[in-house]
Amino acid sequence: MLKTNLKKERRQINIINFFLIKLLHRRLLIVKKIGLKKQKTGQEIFDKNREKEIKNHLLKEIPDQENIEYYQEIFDIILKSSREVQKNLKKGRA
Ligand SMILES: C=C(O[C@@H]1C=C(C(=O)O)C=C[C@H]1O)C(=O)O
Repeated sequence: MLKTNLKKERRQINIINFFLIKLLHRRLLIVKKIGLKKQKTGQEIFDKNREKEIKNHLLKEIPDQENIEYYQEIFDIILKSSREVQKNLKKGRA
C-alpha cells in the first residue's frame, strides 16, 4: 500500500498541540486558584450555572457547527477534569 506523506500536516498538529498544552496549563493554574478560594469559604466545587454559561458561550463561538459534538465532548472533559483537580487540591497548595 502506498503511504501518503503526512509530514506537513503532522508538523502543523504538533505546533497546535504545543499551544493547547500552554493554554490548558494556564487554565489549570486558574482552576486551582479558584479551588483554593472555594476551599477557604466552603463553596461547592461544581457550579452548574457557570458551566451552563461556559457551554452556551462556547456554542456561539464554534465556527463549524457541523462539528459541534467534537467541541462539546472536549469541553465536557475539560470541565470534569477541572473539578477533579479542585477536589484533589491539598489544603493551601496550588
Ligand atoms: C473553575 C470553576 O470550578 C468548576 C470548574 C469550572 C471550569 O473548569 O471552568 C467551572 C465551574 C465549576 O464547576 C469555577 O467555579 O469557576
